[in-house]
Amino acid sequence: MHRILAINPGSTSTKFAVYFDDKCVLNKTIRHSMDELMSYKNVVEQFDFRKGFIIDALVEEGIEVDSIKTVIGRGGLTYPLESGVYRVNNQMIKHAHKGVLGQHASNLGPMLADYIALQIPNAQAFIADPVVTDELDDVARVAGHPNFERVSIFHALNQKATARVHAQKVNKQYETLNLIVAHLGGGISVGAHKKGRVVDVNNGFDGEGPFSPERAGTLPVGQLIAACYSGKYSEDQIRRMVVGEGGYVGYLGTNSAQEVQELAQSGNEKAKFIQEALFYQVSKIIGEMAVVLEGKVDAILLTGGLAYNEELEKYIQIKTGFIATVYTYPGEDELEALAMNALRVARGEVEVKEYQK
Ligand SMILES: Nc1ncnc2c1ncn2[C@@H]1O[C@H](COP(=O)(O)OP(=O)(O)O)[C@@H](O)[C@H]1O
Ligand SMILES: CCCC(=O)OP(=O)(O)O
Repeated sequence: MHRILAINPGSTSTKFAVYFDDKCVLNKTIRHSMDELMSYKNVVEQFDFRKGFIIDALVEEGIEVDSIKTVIGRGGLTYPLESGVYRVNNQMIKHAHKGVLGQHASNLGPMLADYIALQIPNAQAFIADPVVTDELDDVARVAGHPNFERVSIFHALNQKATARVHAQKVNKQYETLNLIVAHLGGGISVGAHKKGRVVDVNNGFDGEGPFSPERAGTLPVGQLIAACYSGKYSEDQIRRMVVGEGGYVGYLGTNSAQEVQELAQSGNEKAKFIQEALFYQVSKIIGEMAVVLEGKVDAILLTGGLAYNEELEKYIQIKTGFIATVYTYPGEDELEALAMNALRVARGEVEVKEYQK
């Protein structure tokens, strides 16, 4: 039997699970409040804090740690990679630690997997479909000025896992379908999946696409430049407007889409208006991705926490239903996706790639 530990550090939570082959025997989500996380200067400083929860839970639940031989983490903001499973190596750790493409909780994925695997005799550490998974068509990389280039940063793990679940549901291979997949969580990314490759997607981390519960998405660039040079804000304050204090947090003071939904339903006009603006922006980018796929779209898939909201589904159906049928896969199962990738490795069904950057 293969025993697997899967670790998913998110912007507001640490999620982890233990699988015995394909059977989940432990699944935990520890939510971290804004106040808790704000007390750390950066993501890397949260390493011990997050690691503590995992080790404590394994001990409390009576899981024999030494029996785990595969530890797999969510891959972070290292240099771009093609989709797949990667062995954690020193270079990957160095780049995740430095945050070569930015600071995000997922940078702790390879670091935590590596640390825990090193404590266990003969255990190995991996990541799969990291947030820097890059399958963009070259034309999609052009930003508009030679000093800038678009980069692929998105919820690759959940977008691809959801796309595969859908393919199975309709008895097709993922690699034969054209899909638009919208991950609607703390961050939002919408990808054009062309026969198994994400040929275009908004950077769901900083500064592209729809606003989200805690991110600003695309901002009017002239106004942003003016704010940067106004002398009113530090770099850190501007960065926080884009990630952490943008979107619902900025307009309504909460990163909970559920709370916004409840406020809107109870007649709060501002919440209703801002919620509609988010739905509108998500619908608009689905239209963009339909153009990328030249209108040949087999299905539009909505996933992530916000996809539980039936109003969102109805709205997107009205705006984009002319493109393709809209299917909803609420929530995310990134831990299962990680664990199944690890199982395929343990069974020798998948080739493990090396991070060489
Ligand atoms: N039942 C629900 N209805 C509406 N929104 C929800 C529901 N459950 C979770 N959410 C919202 O989804 C967001 C988190 O989504 P999730 O996909 O878990 O995020 P992340 O991208 O951080 O993993 C939060 O804003 C949360 O309020
Ligand atoms: C870094 C891109 C992935 C992302 O935004 O994840 P969360 O929504 O979990 O923060």
